[in-house]
Amino acid sequence: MSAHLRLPARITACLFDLDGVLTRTAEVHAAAWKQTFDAFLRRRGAGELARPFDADRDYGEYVDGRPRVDGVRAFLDARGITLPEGTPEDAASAETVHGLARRKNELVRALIASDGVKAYEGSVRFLAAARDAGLACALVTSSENATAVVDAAGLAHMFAATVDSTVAHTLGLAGKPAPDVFLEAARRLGVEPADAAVFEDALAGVAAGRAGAFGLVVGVDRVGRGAELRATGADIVVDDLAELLSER
Ligand SMILES: O=P(O)(O)OC[C@H]1O[C@@H](O)[C@H](O)[C@@H](O)[C@@H]1O
Repeated sequence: MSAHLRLPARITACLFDLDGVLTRTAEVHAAAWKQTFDAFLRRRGAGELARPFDADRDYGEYVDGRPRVDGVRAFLDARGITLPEGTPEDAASAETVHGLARRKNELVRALIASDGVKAYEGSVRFLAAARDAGLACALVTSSENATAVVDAAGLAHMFAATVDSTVAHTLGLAGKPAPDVFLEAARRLGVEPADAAVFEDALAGVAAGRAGAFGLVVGVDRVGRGAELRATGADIVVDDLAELLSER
């Protein structure tokens, strides 16, 4: 029995975010951000100054979906903290934007190495059905660890194009919530944005899909953020991509 895709007829391409949409790695990122920011905040003071990073609200609002250093800046800004930028060569112990970003990345890599990566079964089925139906599929992620994550999840062969943070840096593309990375993926697939569907669990990613005028923006709600995903511009919200499949 093949699966039928419940998508508008004009959609010929699917642009997938990675962490939280295809793989169970949003929670890995959230845990690494929390460990990094909480240690940093404790070093700076007590009381309100050291209020811990909220792995649900702060993660969703400031860091989820954005390139790593953009996430550091957005969260610090929300707490009224300014740090020197530093450089990408900074040590993980440096009290700079890049130092915090490096610390967080070391934690993410350690967690991925120790725990591995699991894909969402419904997402894997949807991806396979989309490819079987002849839709072009691309991976569009703010992560620099995307190659390692899709390899570990066994999904690397599924995509006709990949636009990750490394590609974005090379091309000088703005990160999500700007639409640039999704537009580049559509260009690489040879489709118009109006003919492509964006699949995103992050508010910044949904905003990027809306800003790019894509044909469909699907919010993927893993943590009870459906109303916010809708308010940010998702056309529809699903708990799992398998909801967009019907057997025939
Ligand atoms: O630190 P990385 O692997 O380059 O990823 C950057 C960001 O990538 C996004 O996909 C995640 O939602 C964020 O949590 C993460 O911080």
